[in-house]
Amino acid sequence: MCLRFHLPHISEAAMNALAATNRNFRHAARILGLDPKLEKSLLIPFREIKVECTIPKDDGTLASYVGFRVQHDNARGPMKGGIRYHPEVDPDEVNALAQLMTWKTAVADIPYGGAKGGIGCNPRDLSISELERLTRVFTQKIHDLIGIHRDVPAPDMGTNAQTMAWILDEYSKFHGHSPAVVTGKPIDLGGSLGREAATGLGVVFATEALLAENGKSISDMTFALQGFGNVGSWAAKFIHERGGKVVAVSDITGALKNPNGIDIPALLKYKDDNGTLKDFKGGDSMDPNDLLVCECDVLIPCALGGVLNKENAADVKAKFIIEAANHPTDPDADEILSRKGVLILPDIYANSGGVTVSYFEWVQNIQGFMWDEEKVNFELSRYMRRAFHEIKAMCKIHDCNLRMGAFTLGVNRVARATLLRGWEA
Ligand SMILES: NC(=O)C1=CN([C@@H]2O[C@H](COP(=O)(O)OP(=O)(O)OC[C@H]3O[C@@H](n4cnc5c(N)ncnc54)[C@H](O)[C@@H]3O)[C@@H](O)[C@H]2O)C=CC1
Ligand SMILES: O=C(O)CCC(=O)C(=O)O
Repeated sequence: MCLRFHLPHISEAAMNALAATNRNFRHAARILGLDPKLEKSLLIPFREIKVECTIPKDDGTLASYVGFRVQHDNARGPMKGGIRYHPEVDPDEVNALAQLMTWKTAVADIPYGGAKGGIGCNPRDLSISELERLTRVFTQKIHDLIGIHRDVPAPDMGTNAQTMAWILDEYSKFHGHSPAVVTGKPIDLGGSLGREAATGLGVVFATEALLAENGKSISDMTFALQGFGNVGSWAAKFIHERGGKVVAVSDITGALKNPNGIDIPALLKYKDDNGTLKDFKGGDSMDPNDLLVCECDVLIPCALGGVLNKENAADVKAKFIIEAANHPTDPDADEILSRKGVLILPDIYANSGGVTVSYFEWVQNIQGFMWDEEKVNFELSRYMRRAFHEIKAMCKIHDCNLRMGAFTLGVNRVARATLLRGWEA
């Protein structure tokens, strides 16, 4: 079996994550009846940082990259959010992702605001030492603007625990040893047990809550996952362990399907050994564009934003969509899918397990005390269940769908904190 090399098509409109995020926020603000001045102030980011990062490459030539950190809001606490390394990182997208973090931390009810960062680069084309130099230069440019009680980065697409270790080390040269300045770092440097798996595990807790409410369980369902990195691979593992049948998966190199269920432990081992799904023998290759519209009960996008759009939404077969990726569904797709009766669990809730365990990591660092993994996972399941019921309560009060239930829950909490703090100079 050989995997094909087509990438899923993403329309230009679908790419504009900022317009879509602003639209969802405004809709929630209207439902809540927010004062238009407060609405405007919540929309404008607290601070947008754009820095040039030039590094010597291994061959001695120079390469320049643009790095971003958008700090959206800090009414409820230090700003929090990942750093993404991806060729398509752009200011609008980082802005949208930072705003989503503000609503996400509020939905999870953890004492943070929202931020997001990124560098426009392809990490697959950089050696480990080039990645290290790039991360250190970026940290040198932003070290004065992040901090334990100011803005706390974490991993996102294209970054990992090692990236956080370099940020921690570079930051500590300026400010002294500061493990709590980043989360998602290696355990040996004060990382939390369970953080690496947390987003995928949170996705599965969220899926269980939604399915239970609809009289179903993971073991009754078939699943398709787009993306098999941190989030997708852990989500697939936990789904498989609960008896769910994963019938299609993809990564940047291609997609495979097996209607009898893919052997997930074998695929995880294959990916560990080879770094990719390419040439795995336990299924048939499929066009990656078809993954999103394949026969399955539950579709879990775990890669890029904007992948569900007006070009493919009508063809989606899944009855449930769990947004493990950030902003995978654009507003056109939202409307089409909702008309089809597809239930969508929105990103600001579905993938909040990662930032929730980041919060536990930060708390452990500040307390200088380490929790065991059982406690981390127990607390994570408690936070995920609580948020699900609070979202459902908002859906009932405002007669709205799950996305607006989550947005109204998050926006209302941030608005209340902002009003309580006041504006007087
Ligand atoms: N890592 C975390 O804790 C969190 C991540 N997320 C979101 O989850 C998504 C995935 O993040 P990670 O798993 O951390 O990233 P990652 O870098 O570990 O993995 C990304 C995966 O997506 C695949 N991919 C990239 N482009 C693709 C394409 N065009 N088609 C199919 N697959 C493609 C890659 O091959 C890889 O398997 C992102 O949207 C991220 O913002 C959300 C919350 C927390
Ligand atoms: O763990 C964190 O602080 C942030 C994770 C993140 O970037 C996200 O939830 O999108």
